[in-house]
Amino acid sequence: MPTLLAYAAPREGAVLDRELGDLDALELGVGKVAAAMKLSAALARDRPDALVLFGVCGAYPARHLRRGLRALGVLDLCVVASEVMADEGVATPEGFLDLAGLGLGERGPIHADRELSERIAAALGCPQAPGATVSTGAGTDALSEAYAARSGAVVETMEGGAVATVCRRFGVPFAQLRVVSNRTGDRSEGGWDLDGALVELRQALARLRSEGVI
Ligand SMILES: O=C(O)c1cccc(C(=O)CC[C@H]2O[C@@H](n3cnc4c(=O)[nH]cnc43)[C@H](O)[C@@H]2O)c1
Repeated sequence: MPTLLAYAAPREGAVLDRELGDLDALELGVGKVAAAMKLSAALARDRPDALVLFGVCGAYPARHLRRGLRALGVLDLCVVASEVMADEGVATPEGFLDLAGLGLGERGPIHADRELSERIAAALGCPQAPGATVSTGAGTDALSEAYAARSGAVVETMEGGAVATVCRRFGVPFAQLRVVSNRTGDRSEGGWDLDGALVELRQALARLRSEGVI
């Protein structure tokens, strides 16, 4: 089976219109549980050569990033090179304890397939960036600052780490293409442009298709 495309929300999948030809994709649902369940069931049936997750994401603003990282702006494209589970753990008065630190599970980073990620980034001329996966999106400055600091991520999604984990378990090479739809932090400052991000996403997929990457 060739490369399988996947997305979380129906609006992301809607970019695959007729002009993109016979590209087919799997709708996973929003969030880690929905995405992991749907993808596990699909990979138990069919084993694609690779899986490319595409969609929109939030970008941590520059003021929240770890030193040395470059912030992305709204409508920027990126390939997410690795994922950290940024809010799985326990909040304590002394700070956040992640699952790995508690000896209860994995935090990441979970790395995407390097070769596939490089091919996508080269075809689109876009950067690769570290990602954080969360169940509660960072819609306040306090949460955005905390997630960015503890994860070292540049972008935030609600499915990436779950999809990367499932692909690793099934031995399926995984890459993730995202377009920034908003900055994280206080929502009035987020510059949300979901429609514009979906236009960029469609153009990127068309380019990957025309260059034979997907
Ligand atoms: O919040 C809204 O008003 C809203 C309206 C329509 C659609 C959406 C989404 O689809 C956002 C969630 C979706 O996209 C990814 N995403 C986008 N921005 C972020 C973010 O800042 N933090 C985490 N995830 C984000 C996410 O993977 C979801 O699948 C929102």
